[in-house]
Amino acid sequence: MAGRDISREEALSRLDQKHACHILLYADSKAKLFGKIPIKHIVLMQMRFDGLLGFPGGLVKPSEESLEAGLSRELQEELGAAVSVSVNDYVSSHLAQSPPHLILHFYSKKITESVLLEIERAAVSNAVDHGFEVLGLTRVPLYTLRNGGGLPWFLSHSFISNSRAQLLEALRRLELVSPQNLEEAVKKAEEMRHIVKSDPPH
Ligand SMILES: O=c1[nH]cnc2c1ncn2[C@H]1C[C@H](O)[C@@H](COP(=O)(O)OP(=O)(O)O)O1
Ligand SMILES: [Mn+2]
Ligand SMILES: [Mn+2]
Ligand SMILES: [Mn+2]
Repeated sequence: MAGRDISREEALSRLDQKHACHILLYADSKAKLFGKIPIKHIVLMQMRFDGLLGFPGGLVKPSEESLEAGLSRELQEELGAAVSVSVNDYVSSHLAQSPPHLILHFYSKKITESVLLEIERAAVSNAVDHGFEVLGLTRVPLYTLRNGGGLPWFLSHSFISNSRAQLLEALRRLELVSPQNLEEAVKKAEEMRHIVKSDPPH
């Protein structure tokens, strides 16, 4: 998705434009897939009402609330849980090209595995948006299996606005996936998108 990164200061000077805040919540984990493949970290995304993957969060009104207060409000609606977000969790701001002039703020926050499990439970039982704006929380598989399953297939899905770029940048910056594994997963995902597109209709 085209557009350009802008500073938080420039973003906050553009109060006449629409702003949205989204967050990557993650935790370390000792759990193993099939009892043998360490998952290492749990990263949360969501399946949106429009069938696209994205992060929890939403539209905020910086003229009436801080970015962090707006994001916390959205998280209460979409996750059914109070997640305290501070300016220390802020990562970047992006001026989107489409839809024009939407400013996208991105956050990431490390939580414990037990808090993350609590959020997953609350999202189903508590969140007012569950089943409507948000069809479900999903974990991002960070491993790549021998047949390409895992991160490559996940990356071959469709993502809202710049959330795929936000995910890749965060996985790299937070060292949740090694640069080499990430590069290989992105390459494989491209091949897989090509395979899916060229599949004949049933
Ligand atoms: O995860 C995201 N990363 C970057 N931009 C996003 C993400 N999710 C949505 N968006 C963009 C495109 C949307 O139209 C706006 C508003 O976000 P949304 O979550 O749909 O807003 P509400 O929850 O309905 O307030 O941001
Ligand atoms: Mn919302
Ligand atoms: Mn939302
Ligand atoms: Mn909203």
